[in-house]
Amino acid sequence: MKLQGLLKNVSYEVLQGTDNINISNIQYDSRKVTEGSLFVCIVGFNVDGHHYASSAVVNGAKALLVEENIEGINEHITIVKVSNTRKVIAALADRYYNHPSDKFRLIGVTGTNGKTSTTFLTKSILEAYGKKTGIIGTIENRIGDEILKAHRTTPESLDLQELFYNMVERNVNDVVMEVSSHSLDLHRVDACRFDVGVYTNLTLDHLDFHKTMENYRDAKLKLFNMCDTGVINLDDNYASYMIDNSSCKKYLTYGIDNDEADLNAVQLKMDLGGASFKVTYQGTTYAIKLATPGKFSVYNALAAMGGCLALAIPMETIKEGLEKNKGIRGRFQSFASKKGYNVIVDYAHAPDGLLNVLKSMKEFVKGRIITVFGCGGDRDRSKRPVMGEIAGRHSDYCVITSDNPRTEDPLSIVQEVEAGVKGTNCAYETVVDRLKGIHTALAMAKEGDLILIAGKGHEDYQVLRDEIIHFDDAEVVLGYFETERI
Ligand SMILES: CC(=O)N[C@H]1[C@@H](OP(=O)(O)OP(=O)(O)OC[C@H]2O[C@@H](n3ccc(=O)[nH]c3=O)[C@H](O)[C@@H]2O)O[C@H](CO)[C@@H](O)[C@@H]1O[C@H](C)C(=O)N[C@@H](C)C(=O)N[C@H](CCC(=O)O)C(=O)O
Ligand SMILES: Nc1ncnc2c1ncn2[C@@H]1O[C@H](COP(=O)(O)OP(=O)(O)OP(=O)(O)O)[C@@H](O)[C@H]1O
Ligand SMILES: N[C@H](CCC[C@H](N)C(=O)O)C(=O)O
Ligand SMILES: [Mg+2]
Repeated sequence: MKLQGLLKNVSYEVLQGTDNINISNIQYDSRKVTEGSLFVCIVGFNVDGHHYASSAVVNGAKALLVEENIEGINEHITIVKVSNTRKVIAALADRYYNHPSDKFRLIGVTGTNGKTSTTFLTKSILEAYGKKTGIIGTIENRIGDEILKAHRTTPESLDLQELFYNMVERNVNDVVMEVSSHSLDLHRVDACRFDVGVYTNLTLDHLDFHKTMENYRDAKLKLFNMCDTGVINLDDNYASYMIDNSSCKKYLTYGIDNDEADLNAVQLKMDLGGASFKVTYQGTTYAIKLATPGKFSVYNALAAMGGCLALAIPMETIKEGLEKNKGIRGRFQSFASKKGYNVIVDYAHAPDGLLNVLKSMKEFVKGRIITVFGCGGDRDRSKRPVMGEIAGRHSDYCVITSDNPRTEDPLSIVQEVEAGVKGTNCAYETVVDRLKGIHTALAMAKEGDLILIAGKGHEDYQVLRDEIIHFDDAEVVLGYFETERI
């Protein structure tokens, strides 16, 4: 493809060589560069991609896209300068893959919690409607039934457009994707054409990256300046901010507490096996059953419902799709011990998520709530004591353990969480090793108790300082159950 053509509508300066050349592909990682590549230099959080320009040339790059002047590159290599390479790579990738997001309907879901759950519920509905569906998010990416590994919740723009392209090639009709605040801030979704944007909620998380709640909010807002219809949770504190500052042609609102919402859920009932509620739309009332309990699950169902209504899917099909969903891996996933207690494996890794799960458990627990959890390393530290306090206030016993410590000292993270639990009346202990932590909680469980193992949900690994090991909360629980005698 001609570099000139690729750069159409982009404002740029040729620093060296000519833009009248063919490039074979686009890369942002020098290690993936092949003969004839355009290498895009990105100023990163760890390293500066401009420093890898020479090694990209050694690997075969024919052209470089930069945002800073670089010296010492062979004069036969074309160097093109733009003001923001992250923005431009998104536009180039969209053009390189021939504008794939024009060729299917695209729903983007953003919010602190509930994105993965909402996308899976949406997928169930789209499939009940007979559509071949693509899904992009934390657990995995899917093209119809084909499962692809996801490295990130929202991929880099180049990888995202390539995935879209493969979805088009395989005749996908509709795509539902999680749109993380990081991706909105780092221009990963810049070139996407969203038919629908869904907003779940905004609560404390990711301040390591965004620094303030205002920045975090404004990152989420970006989605609602990129989509035709906005589906907004009217019960959320930031709902009116999102509506007032966005440019959607239409809005559909949902809520439980706010009965002015277009979709208002009432008569919520829950037990360990799931939730049920009623919702009225255009004069008809529908009774809906969900496989996952919790008020938060009803929000996610309403969010999925709103997104699908915006695509003109009938309510009868929406109900069918929601009811076909048998639960989502690591999202309030329950396991029954033959000793008469139950274990819930859940991905709550932020204060609001943890609070919601514990409140839901309180609605039907017969015995005690025992919570095993920790916080991830190299992530927002401010949430650690807050989550500690929430766990302490809403549990009868806590085992504070490790999540993914990454490069941090596991004991220090545990102590920061402990500071929050200490301020409550809850009895607790700290067990840094997660396997031992889970075993500790299971060993003390009695009939009627509910054990919550929070933070890692579907993850089948644990990121330690020097290695990534296999670790799966659900597997640990099932393994322990096999050793139990009645
Ligand atoms: C904060 C953030 O998102 N960082 C991402 C970002 O890193 P970075 O910009 O700092 O990149 P870098 O590692 O400094 O490298 C800069 C450039 O040099 C290039 N390079 C580097 C080394 C080399 O030998 N050659 C080379 O060309 C890199 O390819 C890159 O283009 O670009 C990297 C390359 O694509 C990503 O791996 C990295 O994600 C990190 C791993 C990450 O953990 N991101 C998380 C926070 C994230 O994005 N999370 C959200 C989910 C949040 C949620 O669900 O709530 C997500 O969407 O997944
Ligand atoms: N609508 C919601 N409101 C608050 N908490 C929720 C909601 N939905 C799910 N949760 C809680 O948050 C956890 C994560 O849910 P989910 O994976 O759907 O969110 P996510 O936004 O995709 O998270 P991530 O940012 O890690 O991708 C769940 O396991 C549950 O504890
Ligand atoms: N999307 C979240 C997931 C956190 C999951 C938790 N297990 C952790 O590792 O901190 C993040 O990257 O902050
Ligand atoms: Mg997710």
